[in-house]
Amino acid sequence: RTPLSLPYDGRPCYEPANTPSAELLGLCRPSFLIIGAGKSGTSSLYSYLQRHPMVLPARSKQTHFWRYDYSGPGSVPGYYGNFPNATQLGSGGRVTGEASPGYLPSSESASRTGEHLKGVRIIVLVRDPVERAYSSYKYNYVNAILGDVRARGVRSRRRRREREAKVGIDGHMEAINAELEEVDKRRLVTFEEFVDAEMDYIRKCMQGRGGEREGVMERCFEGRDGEDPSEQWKSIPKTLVDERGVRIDRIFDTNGNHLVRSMLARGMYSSQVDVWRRHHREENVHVMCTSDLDVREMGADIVGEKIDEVAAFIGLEKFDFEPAVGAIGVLNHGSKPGYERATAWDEYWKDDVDPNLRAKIVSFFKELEVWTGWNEYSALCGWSAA
Ligand SMILES: Nc1ncnc2c1ncn2[C@@H]1O[C@H](COP(=O)(O)OS(=O)(=O)O)[C@@H](OP(=O)(O)O)[C@H]1O
Repeated sequence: RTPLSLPYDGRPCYEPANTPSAELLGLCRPSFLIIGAGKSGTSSLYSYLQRHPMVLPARSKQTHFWRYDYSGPGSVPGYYGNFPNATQLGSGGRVTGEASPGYLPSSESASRTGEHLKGVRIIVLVRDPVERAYSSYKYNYVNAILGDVRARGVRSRRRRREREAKVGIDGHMEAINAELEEVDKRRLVTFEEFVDAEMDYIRKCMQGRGGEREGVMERCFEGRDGEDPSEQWKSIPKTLVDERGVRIDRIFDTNGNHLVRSMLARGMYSSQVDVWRRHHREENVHVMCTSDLDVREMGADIVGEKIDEVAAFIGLEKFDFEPAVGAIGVLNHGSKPGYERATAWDEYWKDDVDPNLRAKIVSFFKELEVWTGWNEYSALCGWSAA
């Protein structure tokens, strides 16, 4: 284990001797950025790294500054305000960093950080793209809808108290179930419907782009250059008619719509990682498999060693992460609503994607190898082709 030297020669903070402008004095830069992929264990990795004695936490784990809030060099000092200052971090080898999973698909974030944070260590987690997409479906779509329902019912303590006083706990549960039934599950768009629609859209959007990578995600998924990502849902039926002829309106709008529209695209790692490799030196980009974080599969000792490899990449001294990994476990897992018994939600939460659907997605990833890098990453991380 040979740690790399620390970014910024071990002086992440602007001091009188190295500050390019007075307004930066006393502010500190992040030494590492966990840039994604979303739904790939970024929260867990960030928490594990925090246990290293030389790592100090940011005020907020994710800022998404370089993607959404950067508006020229004048906006950068405000960003540094998210991190410990020079008095807190000092120049004794302590580091800080953030984890914003929205950075990976953003070419602009790659170029802006390449310019302002030269030498920062970039950490990318890659997860089996089928599992990643399904996790996004559950979290950004199904859970977002349930979240709305629960916000009106279970989560509202006041309503709960009022109801319980009137009808007791059983009556309260009945009322909640009635609310859940309001969201007839036929109203939910299925994972397969979204996936089919997105595959068609990606094929169309990638057509004629050759090996072009920079900005492809922005063009296809943020509606630049006349592309319209909302096009992809046009083919999904907006309404269904049940056996009694009653119209069922399906639910499309959630606050994570842009994420639901790029469930597959965000797993097309090769094009995204290459953009980061181009704006940061190759040796400053570290790719790690989500499966190497999985304490349930690998055990805390092995995962601890994998985290220590990341620590060495950041430039930190050896540390035993095993106890931290064991204690923290797996973050952001599931968010199961807990009402499966009363309703049929579990149908939407089963942990495995149907094998036929998986095969269809994998073959799509192979077809678009130049953007997905399926062969390279499946070999690296051991993802099954079946
Ligand atoms: N240590 C470890 N090992 C393996 N898998 C893990 C780990 N930690 C989190 N996870 C799974 O990653 C999913 C959450 O990822 P993120 O924390 O990146 O989500 S987010 O983008 O910040 O919302 C979420 O996936 P799903 O459960 O499939 O939804 C987590 O279960």
